[in-house]
Amino acid sequence: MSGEGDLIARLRGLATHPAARSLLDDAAVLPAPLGRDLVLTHDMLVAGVHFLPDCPAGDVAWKLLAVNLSDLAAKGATPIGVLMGYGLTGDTAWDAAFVDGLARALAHFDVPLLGGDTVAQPKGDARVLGLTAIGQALAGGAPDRRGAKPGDHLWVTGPIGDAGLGLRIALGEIEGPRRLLKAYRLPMPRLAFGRTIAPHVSAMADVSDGLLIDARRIADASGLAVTIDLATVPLSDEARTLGLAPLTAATAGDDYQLLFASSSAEIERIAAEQRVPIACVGRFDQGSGLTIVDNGGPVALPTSLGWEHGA
Ligand SMILES: Nc1ncnc2c1ncn2[C@@H]1O[C@H](COP(=O)(O)OP(=O)(O)OP(=O)(O)O)[C@@H](O)[C@H]1O
Ligand SMILES: Cc1ncc(C[n+]2csc(CCOP(=O)(O)O)c2C)c(N)n1
Ligand SMILES: [Mg+2]
Ligand SMILES: [Mg+2]
Ligand SMILES: [Mg+2]
Repeated sequence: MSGEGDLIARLRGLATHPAARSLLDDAAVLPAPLGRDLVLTHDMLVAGVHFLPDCPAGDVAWKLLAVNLSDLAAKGATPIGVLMGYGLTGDTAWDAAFVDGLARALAHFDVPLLGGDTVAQPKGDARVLGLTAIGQALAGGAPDRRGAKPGDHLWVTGPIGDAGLGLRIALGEIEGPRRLLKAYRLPMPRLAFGRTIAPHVSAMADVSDGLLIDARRIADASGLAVTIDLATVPLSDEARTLGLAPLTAATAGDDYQLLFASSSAEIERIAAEQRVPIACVGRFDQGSGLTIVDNGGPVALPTSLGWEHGA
């Protein structure tokens, strides 16, 4: 395998959905879901920014799909197809391993590859990948980041902070259990939980950049203030053993957990039924901005609330 044609030939083996037209046409053609909103999202991964250059290609493929499906999960949507943007660097073994990993990831989430684009990258450039995910919302529509109401609780699925530790393990900065490295490399989008709670939330987002920054985005979008108690941030046992500070966990990002505002009693019932760990980490009130406390006591805001590209 070397050039664009070879890569597309390999991808053709994955793109068996009729809408993909065997990757022989200019575009994919998909029947619109009857009476349901479409949910569309696009996230990119860049070597050295989102994953380390020594990350197995198959894991990068998983992450590319998973981070996009996580945005669909946050909208309570069911994936119906994806389009991929692929940068060729000339490393054909990497490309082959990526396609194998992508095949496994697509099969796992039962989502069809519908199309995409393949380009050569200039020699020496960091690898860049993109993926568009298309989903189908529930009949009641998709939750918005703008819908939180005063008095709503802020909930998050857990754990938070494992991926940040996984990155430090991948960088060789610390030693730790393989599960943490996997949390960083192989995030698991909470599709089933997102779908079930969507009718019971007033606002929802996934945690990609960090619990604090993503919570503040919900508050800003809703025109409200949010207060988060660091003592309630759900840390894994492994993270506690490694002495992870809640503030570090809440600003690390890469969690791909769901963060939502709700006043419904259904939330805890659904979480227990699906065995999804959730924690009530704060609440929304009239006003603006983010306040953090620790066991109710005041805490100064850190200079960075999470990941912001180019900041
Ligand atoms: N280059 C762009 N062109 C058009 N819209 C964009 C662009 N970049 C971001 N957006 C839009 O801005 C909004 C916020 O994007 P953002 O990437 O922060 O959300 P996200 O994908 O949930 O987070 P993350 O990228 O950290 O996973 C989304 O509506 C997104 O579609
Ligand atoms: C090698 C390496 N260094 C740092 C990080 C941390 N990081 C990068 S982008 C991002 C936010 C999510 O991305 P986006 O906002 O683009 O969706 C985070 C938390 C990483 N994952 N890998
Ligand atoms: Mg994005
Ligand atoms: Mg998101
Ligand atoms: Mg981001």
